[in-house]
Amino acid sequence: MNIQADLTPPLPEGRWALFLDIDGTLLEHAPHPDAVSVSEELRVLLERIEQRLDGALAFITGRSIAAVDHLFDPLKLRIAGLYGLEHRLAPAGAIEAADAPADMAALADEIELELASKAVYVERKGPVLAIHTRAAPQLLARATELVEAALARLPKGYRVIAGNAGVELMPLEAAKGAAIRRFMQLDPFTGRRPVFLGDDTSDENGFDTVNAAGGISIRVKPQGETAARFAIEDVASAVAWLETNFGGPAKQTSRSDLVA
Ligand SMILES: O=P(O)(O)OC[C@H]1O[C@H](O[C@H]2O[C@H](CO)[C@@H](O)[C@H](O)[C@H]2O)[C@H](O)[C@@H](O)[C@@H]1O
Repeated sequence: MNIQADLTPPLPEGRWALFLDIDGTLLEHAPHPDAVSVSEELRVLLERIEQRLDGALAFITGRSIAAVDHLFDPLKLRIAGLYGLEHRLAPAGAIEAADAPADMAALADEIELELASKAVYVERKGPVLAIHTRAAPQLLARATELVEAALARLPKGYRVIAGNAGVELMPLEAAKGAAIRRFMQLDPFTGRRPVFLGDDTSDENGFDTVNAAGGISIRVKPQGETAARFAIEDVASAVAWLETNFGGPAKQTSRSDLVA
């Protein structure tokens, strides 16, 4: 683990660009992807942060943009969805979807049939497939075997990434780091210092990107190796940290918010 818990990030004096993962970072994990909800407080906080940063705030998530809009309704932010396969570069802008390298619908049906368990949720996200085994952890190994075997039937460049209590199958170009780089080339992000909060394996290349850009990488609830330079112990502390540094009157970050 590469955590510099003794180094307090120099917030909030700089001109920051803020990138936020959603599940496990802003929202506690729930038994099912549709079982999460967004509080009015969180919505209002994000709105305020968006204004304070002159718009330099984006969600970087594995969920589809449609799913996130539904969840945060009526709030619409800049966003990279499906790990960067989709973008909305302005809050009221159109959604840009990358060409789908493969349609996983048939594969999803087969895997669902093979696992034959109502406790497993197969989330169909177009070119990305997530197998959720939170309610059936004994099936995670089998689900992983099945998606790994499926690689041979997919276009070159598909890969398997460990999810939180599950596993996901996605094309190589689905990468949070690339999504962050894309935003950083655009107004109002350009020239700012990136900060990225995430909690998962799929967030690691976002941390690498932000580190390379001289930014601040923060892993929520780290449980092992991470490229993130800082850590925050849980979702509630992450939201409180955002509130302190970006959401209200400027305050100094407390060292106790950051844990190794
Ligand atoms: O990149 P993120 O915003 O963190 O999204 C990652 C995945 O999050 C969702 O799944 C996870 O959260 C669910 C709700 O807590 C939980 O039930 C599931 O076990 C987690 O893996 C979402 O459903 C996926 O599509 C995202 O890729």
